[in-house]
Amino acid sequence: MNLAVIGVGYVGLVTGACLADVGNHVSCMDRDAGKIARLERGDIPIFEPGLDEVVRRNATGGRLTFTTDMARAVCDADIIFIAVGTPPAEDGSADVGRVLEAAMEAVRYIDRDVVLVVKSTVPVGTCDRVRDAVQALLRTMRSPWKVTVASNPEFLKEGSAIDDFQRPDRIVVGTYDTASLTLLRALYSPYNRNHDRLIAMDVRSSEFTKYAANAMLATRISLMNELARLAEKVGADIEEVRRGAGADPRIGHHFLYAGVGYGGSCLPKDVSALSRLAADNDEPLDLLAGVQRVNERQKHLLFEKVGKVLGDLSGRTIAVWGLAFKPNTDDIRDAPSLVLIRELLAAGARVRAYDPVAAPGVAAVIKDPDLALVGSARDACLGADVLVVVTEWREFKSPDFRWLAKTLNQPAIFDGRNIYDANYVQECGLRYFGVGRGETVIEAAVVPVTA
Ligand SMILES: NC(=O)c1ccc[n+]([C@@H]2O[C@H](COP(=O)([O-])OP(=O)(O)OC[C@H]3O[C@@H](n4cnc5c(N)ncnc54)[C@H](O)[C@@H]3O)[C@@H](O)[C@H]2O)c1
Ligand SMILES: O=c1ccn([C@@H]2O[C@H](COP(=O)(O)OP(=O)(O)O[C@H]3O[C@H](CO)[C@@H](O)[C@H](O)[C@H]3O)[C@@H](O)[C@H]2O)c(=O)[nH]1
Repeated sequence: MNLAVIGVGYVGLVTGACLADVGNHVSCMDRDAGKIARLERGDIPIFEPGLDEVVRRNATGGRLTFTTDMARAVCDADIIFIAVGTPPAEDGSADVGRVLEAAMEAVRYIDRDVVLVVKSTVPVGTCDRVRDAVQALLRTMRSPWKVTVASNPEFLKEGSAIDDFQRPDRIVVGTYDTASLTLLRALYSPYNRNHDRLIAMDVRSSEFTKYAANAMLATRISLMNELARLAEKVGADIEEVRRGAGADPRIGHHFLYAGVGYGGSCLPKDVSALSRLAADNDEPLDLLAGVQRVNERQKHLLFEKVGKVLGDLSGRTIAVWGLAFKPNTDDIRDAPSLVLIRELLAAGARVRAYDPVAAPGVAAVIKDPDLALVGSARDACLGADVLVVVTEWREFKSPDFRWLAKTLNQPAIFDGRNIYDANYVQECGLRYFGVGRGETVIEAAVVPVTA
């Protein structure tokens, strides 16, 4: 099929590249000329494992092209995907201005009947708005063409986006008519061969499904983070609790990790947009208000813990491992690391931070002579008092603890992701502070039992 994708961010570029990879001809359009110029040179503007290979393969083959010219992008297209951003507005709602803008601009240049697919995450009712605006435009233009709007929210995760797209748990499609459902079913058939993963529904339910899924994920994390705080107070270890509770298949082990709060471009903004939608409909979601409060508080946890141990932070040097909001991405949108670093700097500390890919993003938003973004995990620890682990990149999982114990001035690790074996870390000569696993619990665990 001939496809156009409007917006080549994390979702648009992955969608375009993967759909080209199964044989479609895809024209990707973005209004950011710099991004398009880089893509035309074969330079991928974001870090997403495996993406460069899929983009290059298909760009070289001529099935994947990039342009800033909407007319070029949509000519010949049977399906147009809208994958532009829907950032939070001041009142917490999702700003769908770009979606409407992109849809209207695309429709001006169509040269056949098309299905216009909204892939961006949008509040319930947005596709109706797009449909009405587009129909009005077509009438004004006296266009001979028919445009059918459909909803097809995306569920990929950054860091595993290619795999998520190519092996989806589900493909949610909301349509107003059966013809566009048939077309989308055909488009997604390469991913749907043995198990029918396509879940067809009405448009409003499809829009809602995306928010419901992210709200449930966020709730799970906030509940674990709240339980972690209590565990620490009452002398339990949240890691043991997680293993025990997660063994119940109704609960499951996935997405049950206490940490430093959820970040990224989706969970925070989508929970806030859903809360806004609920308030606007006189159906406030009390539970989600708590989920958001717990998450905001959790982002300060590491700073509080470091302060409790070191006291006055002025003149101290803190090593920070991990800046991206999660491993395997360069995305720092709403990253807990930014909250920690800003608090440390405001308290007069110096920060030496390392991340395998996300440092340039942080350099662009925090410009402070007391923040050094260094080239390796070890380098971050040189001259530092303590080490704080914010993002669980693979390369941080098995450090040389004895070297750390010799190098850090006040040998202590603050493990914001509970990735280390607390007993072993302590045996190597470091104090250990995790999330929901107080130091006292760990010490108690190594006291030999006397008969
Ligand atoms: N990032 C994710 O993991 C993820 C996953 C699922 C869903 N989503 C949703 O998908 C949407 C896109 O997210 P993203 O992270 O890819 O965003 P992004 O910010 O990475 O990319 C959006 C792109 O759209 C372009 N753009 C904006 N307005 C435009 C216009 N009028 N015409 C052409 N281009 C325009 C921007 O220049 C940018 O390159 C959002 O609604 C988001 O909530 C994101
Ligand atoms: O047990 C867990 C799992 C995740 N996180 C944190 O939660 C945030 C979000 O992680 P994740 O969901 O893996 O990443 P995203 O790429 O933001 O993906 C979410 O948001 C996307 C955009 O809507 C959806 O498509 C995905 O399905 C949904 O998982 C990160 O800060 C993680 O560190 C935890 O603290 N504990």
